[in-house]
Amino acid sequence: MSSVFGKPRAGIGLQSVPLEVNLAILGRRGAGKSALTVKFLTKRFISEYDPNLEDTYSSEETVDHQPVHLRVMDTADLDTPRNCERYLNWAHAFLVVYSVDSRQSFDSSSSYLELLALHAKETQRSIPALLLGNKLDMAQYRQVTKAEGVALAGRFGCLFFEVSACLDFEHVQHVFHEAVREARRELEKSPLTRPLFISEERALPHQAPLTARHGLASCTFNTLSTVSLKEMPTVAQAKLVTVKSSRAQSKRKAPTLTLLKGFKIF
Ligand SMILES: Nc1nc2c(ncn2[C@@H]2O[C@H](COP(=O)(O)OP(=O)(O)OP(=O)(O)O)[C@@H](O)[C@H]2O)c(=O)[nH]1
Repeated sequence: MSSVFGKPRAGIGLQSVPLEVNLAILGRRGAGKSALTVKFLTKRFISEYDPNLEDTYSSEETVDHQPVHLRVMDTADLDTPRNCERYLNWAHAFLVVYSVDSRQSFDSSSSYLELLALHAKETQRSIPALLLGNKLDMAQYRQVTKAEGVALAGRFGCLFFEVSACLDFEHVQHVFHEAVREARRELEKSPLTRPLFISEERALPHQAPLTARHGLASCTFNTLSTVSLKEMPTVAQAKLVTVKSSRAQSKRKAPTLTLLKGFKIF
């Protein structure tokens, strides 16, 4: 029986086994990737952060009555895609973020979508991506119209939302859950082609640079493992952070907040 989201799936007890979904958040520096991630995980808006930190958070979610073990990689690519293999081969779905008040960030989001499209072509699998126009609360300073966002998303066949990390949590949660649904749809279609999970024991096979063949000069591919992820470089210092109570609303739940290193949350 094929699954219908929101309804139990017959036979294999998926209700009790959490689905593992990896999401990567991509976009130009300052677009609001960290703010959206932290909003989703804690319901809070952050004002300060370390832009060089690249964190992967994990959170237990329930999407359409199904338990989901969700990992969210908040990437730190500076202005253009870099060392993309770390997320291209890891994520089941992507959130590509731009800021509605920044034309540059919109142009960057287009580069990210192109990169994902190339990767999909290379690997011959469909890669779910959602395009997000963030900072909707700054709409009076818009440099990118909603119609442009819709058109770009349409060009790449992805879902599109305008959001704000400092407005309502439910909308941000809805977007992340939509990404889980997109990932789940793909996983159900082709469970054997799940992306590699990067672990300490297992290095990824070497791949020739995608960019060399497609002219995305700024994106380089490395062979890496979690160890090298930690060592990764220059712009990004990745670490795994587990958010034990992803729905903490009270400042009294300090243990959750202290796990979010690099952020000042209020
Ligand atoms: N008004 C408003 N400001 C936002 C919103 N989202 C993020 N910001 C602010 O925009 C700035 C950049 O946000 P970040 O979340 O750090 O952006 P980022 O994409 O993670 O940037 P890097 O970490 O440098 O890659 C911060 O000062 C945030 O407080 C939003 O929805 N509305």
